[in-house]
Amino acid sequence: MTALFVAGTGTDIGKTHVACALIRALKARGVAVDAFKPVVSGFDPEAPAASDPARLAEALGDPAALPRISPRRYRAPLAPNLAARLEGDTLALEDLAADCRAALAGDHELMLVEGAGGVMSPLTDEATNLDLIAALDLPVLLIAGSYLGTISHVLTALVALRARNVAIAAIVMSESLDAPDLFQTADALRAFERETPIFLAPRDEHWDAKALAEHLTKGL
Ligand SMILES: Nc1ncnc2c1ncn2[C@@H]1O[C@H](COP(=O)(O)OP(=O)(O)OP(=O)(O)O)[C@@H](O)[C@H]1O
Ligand SMILES: C[C@H](N)[C@H](N)CCCCCC(=O)O
Ligand SMILES: [Mg+2]
Repeated sequence: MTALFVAGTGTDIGKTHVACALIRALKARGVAVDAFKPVVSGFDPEAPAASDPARLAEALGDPAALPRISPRRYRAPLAPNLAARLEGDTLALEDLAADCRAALAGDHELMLVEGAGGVMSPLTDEATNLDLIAALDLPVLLIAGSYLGTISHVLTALVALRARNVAIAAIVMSESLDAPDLFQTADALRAFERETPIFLAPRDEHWDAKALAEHLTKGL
């Protein structure tokens, strides 16, 4: 496996949080890892440090990589197609896919491609994250929260991904604020999803993703 698409069951769910922890764990194992987020919205050019590309660049140990990680950056905290339109741009799936393919052709052992929002969130006026995942034919690392309601969101995302024959490498349940017990919620999900390993990321900005990295790099 040389690339993973980091998809979420929704927005603000933990995709970047988990991706950064995974990057740190992969680097600790000596894996040449890289990251790419084809389009970012809610990006404040006056305060870029909190943005997804800046956090990914920081985790990579290459703060200057921000523009390479996310070449398409828009201010409005909206779906990318809407945020782009406010700045006079029209996003096209083939352009986003071409940007991803160029990044995937780079020199790394594992590339993490982060989507925007959730699996079925729009990226363009006609295409969702799922359409990009299918176009790139990448396996997915599915990130979920642990809030009440997450089980339906995870199972629904799995149905959508499997309907397009997308491989799911692992699920990570990232602990949400004000949520029921993480372990109880994960066990309740496991009763319905027995195929895919489910990793837990307790509420900790310094979460050690060692076990996830080991799972994902088997055979690398
Ligand atoms: N397990 C966790 N422990 C600590 N903080 C977390 C955890 N999961 C998520 N967060 C925090 O929740 C917020 C949202 O997470 P994150 O930015 O990773 O979401 P996202 O899915 O990448 O959102 P977007 O759709 O905008 O890309 C961030 O401040 C992040 O640090
Ligand atoms: C701004 C936010 N943080 C994300 N980058 C974009 C989320 C788009 C969600 C669209 C939707 O599914 O309703
Ligand atoms: Mg993110």
